[in-house]
Amino acid sequence: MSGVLYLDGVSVVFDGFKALNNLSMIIEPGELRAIIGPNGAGKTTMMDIITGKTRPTAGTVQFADHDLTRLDEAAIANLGIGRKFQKPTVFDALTVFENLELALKAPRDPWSCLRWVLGADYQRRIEATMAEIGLADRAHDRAAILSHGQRQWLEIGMLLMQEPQLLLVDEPVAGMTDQETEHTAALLRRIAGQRSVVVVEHDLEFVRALGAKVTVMCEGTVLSEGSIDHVQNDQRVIEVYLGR
Ligand SMILES: Nc1ncnc2c1ncn2[C@@H]1O[C@H](COP(=O)(O)OP(=O)(O)OP(=O)(O)O)[C@@H](O)[C@H]1O
Repeated sequence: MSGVLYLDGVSVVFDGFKALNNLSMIIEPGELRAIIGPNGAGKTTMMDIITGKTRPTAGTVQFADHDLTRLDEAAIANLGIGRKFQKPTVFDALTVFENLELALKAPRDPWSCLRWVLGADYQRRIEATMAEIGLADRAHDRAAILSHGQRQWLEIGMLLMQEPQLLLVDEPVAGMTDQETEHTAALLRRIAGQRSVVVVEHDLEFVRALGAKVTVMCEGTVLSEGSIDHVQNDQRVIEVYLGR
């Protein structure tokens, strides 16, 4: 089970501009959380802080009692924090199975090579992941011929092979068909629970389908938090985001 992600009073200043301004947030173990907010609200910067890409100017960032502000990106990844960027980075020339196999081989700890010897276990894990992401029948197809949505799911699968405790997902449904969007919501709902999943997304239909608590960010801090119905009816949210 994953640990608590704890951000308290986090600020980031770029050349005098506060990209994050006293941001506080708690993501519970196994929680699925949606983050929405206008362009420039600081959503990407928040992800950058969690993964160690950007250092906070002030504040506390902890995951499972580890102080993330003291760790570099590799150490944070090794703690089990995975990030999916908007653009998938799957290997076109490799099959679905091979992409997942490659993700598995990327060592997370010194024991991973040793564990690799236990091949049958890994074969089962790859098969389970292919079933989870809905690509079991595409195992031997090259990634190049997958649809946009399927490539996104494959990348989520590659991250799952690394057994993350916390998964950060950036705009997963941009460019997807309605059906792919529904599939993605169901996938993220399923994979949360065993790990925490934080999803940044602008598509509010998709956010509703996630059925998760929503955090609305604006000007580097939390503007509103609660169910999708709660935030959609919050006058401040309507003014700065929804009403525009
Ligand atoms: N490295 C940087 N140097 C200077 N300013 C930056 C840097 N990174 C981000 N910013 C600024 O910080 C603010 C927050 O940006 P951020 O990308 O986190 O917002 P966002 O909520 O992810 O927006 P979007 O929805 O458009 O992706 C923006 O005004 C951006 O221009």
